[in-house]
Amino acid sequence: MSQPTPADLAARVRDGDLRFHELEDHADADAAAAARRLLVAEATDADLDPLGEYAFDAAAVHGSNIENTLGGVQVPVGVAGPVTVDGGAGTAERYLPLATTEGALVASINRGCSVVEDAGGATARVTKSGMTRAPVFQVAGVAEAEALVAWLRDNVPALREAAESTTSHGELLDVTPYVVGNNVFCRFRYDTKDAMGMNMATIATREACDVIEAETDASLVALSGNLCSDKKPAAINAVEGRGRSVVADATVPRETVEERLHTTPEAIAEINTRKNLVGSAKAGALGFNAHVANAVAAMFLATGQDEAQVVEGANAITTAETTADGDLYVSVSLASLEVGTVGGGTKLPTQQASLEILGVAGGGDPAGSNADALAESIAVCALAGELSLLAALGSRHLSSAHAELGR
Ligand SMILES: CC(C)(COP(=O)([O-])OP(=O)([O-])OC[C@H]1O[C@@H](n2cnc3c(N)ncnc32)[C@H](O)[C@@H]1OP(=O)([O-])[O-])[C@@H](O)C(=O)NCCC(=O)NCCSC(=O)C[C@@](C)(O)CC(=O)[O-]
Ligand SMILES: NC(=O)C1=CN([C@@H]2O[C@H](COP(=O)(O)OP(=O)(O)OC[C@H]3O[C@@H](n4cnc5c(N)ncnc54)[C@H](OP(=O)(O)O)[C@@H]3O)[C@@H](O)[C@H]2O)C=CC1
Repeated sequence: MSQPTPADLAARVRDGDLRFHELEDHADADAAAAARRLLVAEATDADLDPLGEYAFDAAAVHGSNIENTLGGVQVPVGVAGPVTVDGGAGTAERYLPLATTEGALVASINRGCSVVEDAGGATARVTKSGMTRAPVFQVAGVAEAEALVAWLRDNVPALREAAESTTSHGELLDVTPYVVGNNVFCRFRYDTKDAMGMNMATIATREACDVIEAETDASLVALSGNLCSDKKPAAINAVEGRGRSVVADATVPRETVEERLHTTPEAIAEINTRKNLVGSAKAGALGFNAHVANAVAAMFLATGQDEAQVVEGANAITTAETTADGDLYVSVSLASLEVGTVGGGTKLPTQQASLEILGVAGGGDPAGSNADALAESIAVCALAGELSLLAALGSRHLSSAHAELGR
């Protein structure tokens, strides 16, 4: 049987014969997307032809990455580096792929990378790892809440057995209860290996919740109770971590700071204190940094991460100080970087290509090492960005750089 054309499909939607979101059941995915573009263009007068230029397989993304596919958005990708990352997941010279439309950003991170490279590279380590999901249960009152907390303490093996029955990779690390009146939040934390793990943790926690409801008087109100805390600014992630907590640092010789960054270690340290620490404190910020979100967002987009989790990824503190030898020590600590090299958007071809640039596509050996290496690369990218922007503020080049490269 011949495939219906996009025009046929669009006509059948107009006639009420087909539903807009079920076109893939009646035609191939590219034709379905083209039919939607016709219908939306008709309704809005927008020119949707550019959305029809995409490099992924529409059938592969339908139902696992997107619904009501219209097409694709293109974001330019640049590259910074190479920069040597001495990481817990291995030492390598890495090029950093960055998807952005902010002029001067790649130039800045590239400058930071070249300065860090001149200084011998950066060190990075994942210091804590675990994806969380925190369902909220209702109990009768405080006495029952305390009983549930005690039950949880004694029954982690049963919860682990239930949760891990849903995954061959995920491991339940711990369950931390928080009581608020007659609400008990159980923060489940998993080692999700190379997956960012939010689907994995959610599916596993659902299974564990059945055990809690069967064995106690608690009643599940919501599988996510917001103490997880996913895609919202939250102090719990800054303190306890979520995904990977990762730290990167470098020591840059004074001459390099002066010659390549046109400023001094003292000026960078002072700007960091007054801007990133004092300014952020006064602003009531969670992130005590200059623009870690820039590095995180650009690498997230390039490598197929969940872009909404830039919220947690920007939860970072930058430090800068002059060493006893008069050089510059600079560090960035990202408390909650949620990344994966399998699952989600990582399987799309352009995103795969970026993961391949970094040498971390797919599952690692051992499992989890590729996601660790990705986290360490993003942390070094953020370090390079912080160093370059702090320097630009020190040399008073921020506005001229953006006037030249950013408009
Ligand atoms: C623009 C620079 C780098 C010039 O900096 P420069 O030192 O005058 O440049 P240069 O021509 O001497 O080159 C130095 C190095 O920079 C790199 N570089 C230089 N140009 C390019 C380029 N076109 N493409 C790629 N790489 C470039 C490259 O590594 C080069 O080394 P080389 O390879 O020549 O040996 C500098 O002025 C700079 O970094 N400015 C800061 C810009 C910045 O960081 N913007 C971040 C975004 S701002 C924002 O979004 C957040 C904000 C600011 O609101 C947050 C806050 O409140 O703080
Ligand atoms: N459900 C939710 O509430 C939320 C979902 N998301 C979305 O979740 C998706 C990410 O979830 P995530 O669980 O990471 O991905 P997926 O749901 O895509 O699952 C990835 C699967 O890959 C398998 N796998 C194969 N090799 C490995 C390996 N080396 N390490 C780990 N797992 C491996 C695992 O299977 P197995 O488990 O069988 O071992 C794992 O469950 C994104 O699309 C994101 O946007 C985001 C926020 C909330």
